[in-house]
Amino acid sequence: MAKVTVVGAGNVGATAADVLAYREIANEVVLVDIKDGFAEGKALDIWQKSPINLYDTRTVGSTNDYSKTADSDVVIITSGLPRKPGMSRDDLISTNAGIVKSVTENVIKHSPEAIIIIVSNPLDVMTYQAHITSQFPRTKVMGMAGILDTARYKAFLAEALDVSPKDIQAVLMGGHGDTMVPLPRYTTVGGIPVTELIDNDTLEAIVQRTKTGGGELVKLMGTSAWYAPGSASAQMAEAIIKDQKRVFPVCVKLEGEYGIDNCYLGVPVVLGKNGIEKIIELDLNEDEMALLKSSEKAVREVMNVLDNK
Ligand SMILES: NC(=O)c1ccc[n+]([C@@H]2O[C@H](COP(=O)([O-])OP(=O)(O)OC[C@H]3O[C@@H](n4cnc5c(N)ncnc54)[C@H](O)[C@@H]3O)[C@@H](O)[C@H]2O)c1
Ligand SMILES: O=C(O)C[C@H](O)C(=O)O
Repeated sequence: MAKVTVVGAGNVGATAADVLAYREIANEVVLVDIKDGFAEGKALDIWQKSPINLYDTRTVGSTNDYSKTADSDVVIITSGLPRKPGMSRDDLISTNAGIVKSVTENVIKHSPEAIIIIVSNPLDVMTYQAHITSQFPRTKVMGMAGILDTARYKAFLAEALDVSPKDIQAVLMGGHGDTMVPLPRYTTVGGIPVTELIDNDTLEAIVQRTKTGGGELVKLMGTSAWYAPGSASAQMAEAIIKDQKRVFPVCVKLEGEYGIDNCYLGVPVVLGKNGIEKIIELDLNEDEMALLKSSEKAVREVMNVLDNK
């Protein structure tokens, strides 16, 4: 019996809850929101879809009553403001840090054993906030961004090469901002190195588009993305609940890995029932390491803002 709580029943949270339900990843999904009746309504709508899409996951909504979330195995935190055109993710810190702090306090009161997945932005620093507040070990507080950013990179490549996205394997590292580090050297298409199939200029353009992929959608829609982020969050919960030992890029506290200490960054990990079960250390070349260090610098600047609040 797996129970997942999703805090924030907005675009990303409701999408994650829907995927968790219709794919029967959890037996019970509790949606929580601060807006009166909002989570209850979304949960009811998802439940009423069950006879159509044929699933039996129970979905329950709650307006800020965390007693309903008790003993969740996994908690996905999506509460907070999304950015608008012209904003960076870091501009959200002053509002979202307070929201993530209070939500985390409520979550851990009722689910002291849960594994927490942060989605709210600025992602790496909100994961840091949840870690400070919960005092949970680093294996149990993580951020979702790498699966999404890698998915964007794979989708752009699949389009350029006119191949199935299913056949693209890739890894991307660093913070969830414009300094993220897609890694063409670790990108393959049906086992073939991508560099054998695509010219350098096209590949470089795809890498650049990936880095600003979130902003591209914000410009188009006036708010940020939700289908891919919601699915990516549910995929992380699935790996944990089913102890799948999936290898994903996940935001985690580094404690010396890659020569980086006490910083939250996306790196490849093994995800299973204990949360982050292993951090995989790639043998990065000099250029890749320089990119990772510049991403670290960008994330640290925002971590410092939080430390000085
Ligand atoms: N990590 C990622 O890759 C990624 C991807 C997409 C969005 N995001 C971030 O996720 C967050 C949510 O995005 P969205 O599009 O779903 O926004 P949204 O506005 O649609 O939903 C956010 C919800 O949070 C709720 N909320 C606010 N304060 C709350 C509180 N204290 N307790 C409970 N609920 C509260 C709001 O009422 C709202 O329903 C944003 O910060 C966004 O930047 C991150
Ligand atoms: O871009 C955003 O603000 C939301 C999210 O981080 C994304 O990458 O879609």
